[in-house]
Formats: sequence, C-alpha cells, structure tokens
Amino acid sequence: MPPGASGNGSSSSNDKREFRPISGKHGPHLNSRNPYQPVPDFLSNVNSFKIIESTLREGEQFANAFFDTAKKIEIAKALDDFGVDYIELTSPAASEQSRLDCEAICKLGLKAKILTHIRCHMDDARIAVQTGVDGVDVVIGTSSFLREHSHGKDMDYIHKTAIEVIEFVKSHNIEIRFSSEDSFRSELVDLLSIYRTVDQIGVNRVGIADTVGCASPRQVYDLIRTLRGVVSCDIETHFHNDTGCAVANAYCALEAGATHIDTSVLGIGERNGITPLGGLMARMIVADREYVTSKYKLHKLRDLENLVAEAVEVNIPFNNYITGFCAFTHKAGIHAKAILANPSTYEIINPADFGITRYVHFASRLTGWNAIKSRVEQLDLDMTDAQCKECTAKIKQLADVRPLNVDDVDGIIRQYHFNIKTGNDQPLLKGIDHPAPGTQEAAGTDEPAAKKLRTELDQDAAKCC
Ligand SMILES: CC(=O)SCCNC(=O)CCNC(=O)[C@H](O)C(C)(C)COP(=O)(O)OP(=O)(O)OC[C@H]1O[C@@H](n2cnc3c(N)ncnc32)[C@H](O)[C@@H]1OP(=O)(O)O
Ligand SMILES: O=C(O)CCC(=O)C(=O)O
Ligand SMILES: [Zn+2]
Repeated sequence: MPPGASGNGSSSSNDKREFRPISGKHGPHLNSRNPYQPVPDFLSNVNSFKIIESTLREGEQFANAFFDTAKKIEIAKALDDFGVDYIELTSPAASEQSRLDCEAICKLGLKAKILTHIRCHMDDARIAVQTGVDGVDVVIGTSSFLREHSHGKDMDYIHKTAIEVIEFVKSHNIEIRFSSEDSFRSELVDLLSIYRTVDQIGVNRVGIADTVGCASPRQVYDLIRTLRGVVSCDIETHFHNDTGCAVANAYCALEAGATHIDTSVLGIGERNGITPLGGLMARMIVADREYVTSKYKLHKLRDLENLVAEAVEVNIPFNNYITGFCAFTHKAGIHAKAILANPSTYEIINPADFGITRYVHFASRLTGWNAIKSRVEQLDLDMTDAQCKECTAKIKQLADVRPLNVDDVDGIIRQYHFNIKTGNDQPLLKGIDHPAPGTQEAAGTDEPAAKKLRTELDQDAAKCC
C-alpha cells in the first residue's frame, strides 16, 4: 500500500505521517484539518495585507485636487487615525511647497510610515532622502510606450540607474521600493529581469503598477504569482480604475501573493483614479473581518471620505462602497421582509462595522405588508396583519400614481389606524378611498384624468392626517 493510503476504511501508521502538523506563515495544521478539504492557499495575503495610502500623492494628481499645507496635514492625521500602514506623499522634486509639506508631515510623528514618490533619478533621490521620510518609492516606465515617449531610456539604462538610486537611498537607512510604471504593457522578461536585480540588491518592495487600468483580475493573478516566485521582497501593487477592475485587481493581487495595496480616499487620482480605500475595505472585510476590524478604524471611513470630498469639491457618489447614501437601503418588499427577519439575507457587509445603519425603504409601490407592518410597529400603532395588508394595498394605490415620501406613507397609516379605531370612514387620501369614475381607475390610461388626480393628490398629501 502506498504511504498515506489506507485500505478497508482503517487507517495505517502512514496516515499519521501524512497529516503531521507543518509550520508556515499561516500555520495550517494538516492533522487538525478535514483531510478531504483542499490544501490552504499558502500564497494568499488576503488576511495579512498592508495599505499604502496615496491620497496625498496619486490623489493630488486628481483633476480637482489642490491641498494646501494645512489640508495635507489634516488628511495625513485622519489617514493615520484610520490606521493605514503607509502614507505616500507627492515628490519633493515637484515644487518647493511639495518639499516643505513633505518635511512638515514627516515631523508630525504619525504612526504610519511616511513615503515619498520619485522618478528613478539621482536628482530626485537626493532631495527625497533629505525630507525625513521613512521610505522612498521609486518608479520608472518599462513599457515600450513609456520608454519611447516618456523618458526615452532603454532597459540597460533603467538597470544601471535603478541600482544607483537604490544603493543611494539604502545608504540613508530608509525603506526603498522600486516599481515599473505600466507593468502590464511591459515585456515579462524585462520586468522579471529588473525585479530580480533590485531584489538581489535589497529593496524592501517591488511594485507592479497598472498605470492605464488595462489589466484584468486573471492577468493580475498570473503576473503577481509569477513575480512571487522570482523575488523574495514584498510586492506592492497599484491599480487604476479605467476599466472598472481596481478593487478586483487589488484582491487578486493579494490572492497571488502581493503584500501591499495602494489606495486613495474615494479612489481619487489621475483620470478616474485608483483602488478606493473604502472599496478595498468593503472587499477585505468580507475576506477577513477579524483582520480588517482589528486593524482599521472603520467607523472613521465616512468622516475621512467627507474630508477629502470637501477638499476636492466632489460629492460622495450615490453608489459609493459602504458610504453611498443607499449602500444599505433595502427597497423591494421581498428584500425588506427577509432583511427584517435576518439582515444577512441581503447584506454581505454589516453596516454597523462602519458605524452606519441600514434602512428599510417602504414608501414605494414595491413595498410589501411586512415592511409596512414594521413601520406600524415603529409608529407604535396597533394593527392586525390583515389590517396591515389592507393598508399596504392603499399605499400601493397612491404609489402607483406618484412618488411617495415617508410622510405620505406615515399619513396613510395613521389615518387608516384612526379610521379602524374610531369606525370612521375618512378618506386616506383624496381619490384613493373614494375614486370618482374616470380618476383613480383611469390613472394609467386616461391622461388628463390621471394628471388631474395627481395634482389633487399632490395638493392633499400634506393635508392628509
Ligand atoms: C504614473 C505616475 O503617476 S508617475 C508619478 C507622476 N508624478 C509626477 O509627475 C509628479 C509631479 N511632476 C512634476 O512636478 C514634474 O513633472 C517634474 C518636477 C517631476 C519634472 O518636471 P520637468 O523637468 O519640467 O519635466 P516634465 O514634467 O515636462 O517631463 C517629465 C520628465 O521626467 C522624465 N521622466 C519621466 N518619468 C521618469 C522616470 N520614471 N524616471 C526618470 N525620469 C523620468 C522625462 O524624461 C522628462 O524629462 P525631460 O524633459 O528631461 O525628458
Ligand atoms: O509607483 C508606482 O508604483 C505607481 C505609479 C503610478 O501612479 C502609476 O503607474 O499609475
Ligand atoms: Zn497611478
């Protein structure tokens, strides 16, 4: 019998050897696992990643962004308070004020490490190491597009200069990361060659950048996994969102063995930006809630986003991850009923983890009696299920004619409740209980009559109850 196999349902002594505990980064103990489960994914870092927050670098490249020193400091402190691991700042070579701001933020004594982001050039490196940063992120384009049209340098030059810049930064005892811009349109052989070189001379991280947002999650997985087999240093990744994959790509990168993800608040950056911090949090809390909630102050996400949104004069999008106004609003009756019974039915994220409350929408024709019953209870009214159902039907009648708000529905509920308790037959809303021929029934077909009814209802909605 081969080692580890067993016959007749009985275990052999070889079985014990087969399921011996093994040590490793994630410490799986095979003998305590169900042997029929797949082997754990040793490459994946979805439960041990770090964030390089680049609102003050990539984010400053957003069309609307202008951060004065005070605003940069406010944002840096808020990011630090949120718990990001690194804060990346604009190159001190960009302008004198950029250099001074970099120095000022380094002096704040934040918990997060401060990085600055420079071209692969000794002039920039000399300025960067004088600012007091904890590390320098160096970048140079490696795709033929950028080699030809951006900096005009060949791969030999890139190797030579990268080594010079890296050795120089390392000599100042600060972290150094080397990244290729436009990695996904670069030749794989060029990438692996330069990364092997810089890994051997001791960079802390190499970076993969999807500069134009062209990569798909599968391409990301393949490249990062290949790179993971070539370098021993950490792997940082940077994803633009031009084709809508920035969050998915970040996740796939971690699955493939990347260690660091670049983000910005609301995803602001060049063009339509990069992986948003909130979007990454949404994705990662689903992957490892314990890791994310213990490391990041998720309750501060909304304030952080408001701070940045105000600074760059944009609104938070309605469909923003976590903080969009309807991110936890449940409208259709089927959803509302199930959510009221158990929120996990239609929510993968608990809004309470982010200090946010869910909302069950009931003021529409898609509502159901369960949602209305819940509202009746909130209003502390006493109605049977049958009465809730009849009242729901009345609400739907009006909702078929025009949009409703909470006051409209509360008004109908209260009037309905008043009527059943007093035996009154007051109209719930004009045209609903006592439709004149050619009005309510005709609302969908007889245009002038429907219009008249809508006007009457609009006028009376506020008066009712
Ligand atoms: C994809 C990214 O987001 S990378 C980060 C982008 N960040 C920035 O650009 C920071 C803000 N930039 C700036 O303030 C300016 O562009 C500066 C100070 C860096 C350079 O300004 P200038 O010298 O006036 O050059 P300009 O911006 O017109 O052109 C870019 C220069 O950098 C060179 N260059 C571009 N990328 C790199 C690189 N990765 N490594 C080395 N040199 C580079 C180009 O060859 C060009 O130099 P050249 O005019 O001598 O050919
Ligand atoms: O330095 C990096 O890794 C990324 C630079 C950048 O912003 C980009 O390539 O889009
Ligand atoms: Zn970028």
